[in-house]
Amino acid sequence: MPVGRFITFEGIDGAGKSSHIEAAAEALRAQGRSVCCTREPGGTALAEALRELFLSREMDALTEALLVFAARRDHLRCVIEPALAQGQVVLCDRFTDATMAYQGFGRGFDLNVLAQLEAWVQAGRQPDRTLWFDVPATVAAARRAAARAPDRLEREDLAFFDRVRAGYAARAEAAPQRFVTIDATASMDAVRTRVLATLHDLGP
Ligand SMILES: Nc1ncnc2c1ncn2[C@@H]1O[C@H](COP(=O)(O)OP(=O)(O)OP(=O)(O)O)[C@@H](O)[C@H]1O
Ligand SMILES: Cc1cn([C@H]2C[C@H](O)[C@@H](COP(=O)(O)O)O2)c(=O)[nH]c1=O
Repeated sequence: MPVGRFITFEGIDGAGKSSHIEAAAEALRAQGRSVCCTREPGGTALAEALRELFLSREMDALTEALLVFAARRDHLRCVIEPALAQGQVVLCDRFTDATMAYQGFGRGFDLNVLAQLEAWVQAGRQPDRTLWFDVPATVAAARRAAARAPDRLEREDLAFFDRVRAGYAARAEAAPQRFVTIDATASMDAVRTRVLATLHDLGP
């Protein structure tokens, strides 16, 4: 049986990551892989219900962190771990790097507390590879404005998204063996080519 692989897609809102997950899944399926596409917060009925609250209700940074980790626990237990145990490739739209970037760097919440929650919830599980779609906050804001009405997080100002982006940069610098940085200011086709190239060497 193939070894399961856990691949996460990260970036500030509007960076373009969601646009490329399905193409990545198709390319992997064409290689004979079984693929599970999922997202955070979300991926289970409970976690999707928490997502709805998270994106719509006002709350402080600790409540945000507790909600995303509660959703993550259910998601790991019910979807991610079983899929990896079956040898599937799990493509996940956001994971704990988002918590560190948004709640940690964006909100200024204590990174050590987040790391403790991470240890409790994940029991050592980490992504095998993380594709970080990097764009300036101004570019992402223009893409979002052209695409949809903003949710609670997307109503934050450019300074917030600058801090979140800096958070992703810090995470990428701290774990260069796991992170692949994608220049997401490039055209859709160029980004897609780069994404597919990063998924060619996933191993057996
Ligand atoms: N490389 C690109 N060039 C121009 N427009 C793009 C590019 N990538 C994505 N877009 C457009 O930007 C918008 C946001 O893309 P997408 O929803 O994939 O971003 P996202 O990073 O998943 O955002 P979120 O995390 O908030 O859901 C969409 O309208 C999409 O068509
Ligand atoms: C996992 C996670 C997510 N967020 C934020 C990031 C986005 O603003 C939304 C999710 O919406 P998307 O359209 O699916 O990107 O939630 C967060 O703040 N912390 C997290 O851990």
